[in-house]
Amino acid sequence: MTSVVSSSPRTIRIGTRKSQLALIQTYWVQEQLKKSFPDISFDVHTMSTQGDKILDVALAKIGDKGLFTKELEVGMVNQEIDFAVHSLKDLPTRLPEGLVLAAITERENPADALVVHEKHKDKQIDTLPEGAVIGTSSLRRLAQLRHHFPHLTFKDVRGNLNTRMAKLDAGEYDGLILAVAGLERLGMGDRIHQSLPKEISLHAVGQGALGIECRGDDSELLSILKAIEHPETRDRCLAERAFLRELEGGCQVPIGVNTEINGDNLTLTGIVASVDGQKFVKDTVTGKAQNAEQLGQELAQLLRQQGAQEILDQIFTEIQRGS
Ligand SMILES: NCc1[nH]cc(CCC(=O)O)c1CC(=O)O
Repeated sequence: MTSVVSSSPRTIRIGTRKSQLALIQTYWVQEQLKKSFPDISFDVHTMSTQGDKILDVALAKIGDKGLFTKELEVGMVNQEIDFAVHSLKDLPTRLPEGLVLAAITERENPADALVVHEKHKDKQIDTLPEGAVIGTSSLRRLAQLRHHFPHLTFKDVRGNLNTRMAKLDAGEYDGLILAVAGLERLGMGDRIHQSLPKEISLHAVGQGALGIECRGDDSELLSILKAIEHPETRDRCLAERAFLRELEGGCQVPIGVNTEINGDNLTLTGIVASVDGQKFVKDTVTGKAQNAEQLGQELAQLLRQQGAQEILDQIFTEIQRGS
């Protein structure tokens, strides 16, 4: 196991955001690495990212490209840290020159969850009353839920998970849509009222998985990090990321996915929706998991032929106009 380590083992510096979720994820990665490489020291260094500082602006307006990752990436390029642990869905599909996605760890349930105010404890997403206020800041969740449930009202919500829960419990919202994975990792799995089926909400690219980024020339570290990679999650997420990379036009857009592995085969479903939920293109491709990225590109082209580009161009124009 330790054959990749040079004779005088180095201390490896792990960079992370300071949020509670980021720390839980990073300590988990540190634990896994310690088990595989007991002779190496792994130190955790926390950094504050732009996304941690601007908590009051709607993410959809500012776009979230690299908002949670940039400072960590600068730290790696400047040799202040050796690798960074990210929620994979927050990691842009194009990495800065010199940095690579070294490993993807085993995914938690990637679905979106409905969390409700106590007064709706007997309801599900499809039985909430007309006008019920649902909190979400994600265009992807917004577009899909508006499409299926036009009678619900949607309101932006920011802040960390505790802040959001407090707003819900205080009655500011009737329900919130949050990632199952985040709730579970934070020990709030008991608040998951309903895990939304893929027929209602396709999840974000990379949701529920951790992405580990490091310098591309650090071959020793690259082989160390491979020890905690989960091949099936990696194939699924590489397909999802290739799909998004092929479609995205430089802003946060309503794009959702679902992936499944059956033996050697990978099935990828993707959706591109307009923010009002009116326009909707969705399709599925299947092929060999080893060609994951090619499958992602293929699906993007299929959806383009069905009008995805027009939907995305319209959203991009609207965001630029500031509407
Ligand atoms: N940008 C928010 C974000 N980034 C990662 C997670 C947790 C889930 C995950 O790891 O995908 C969340 C919270 C959410 O979407 O509810």
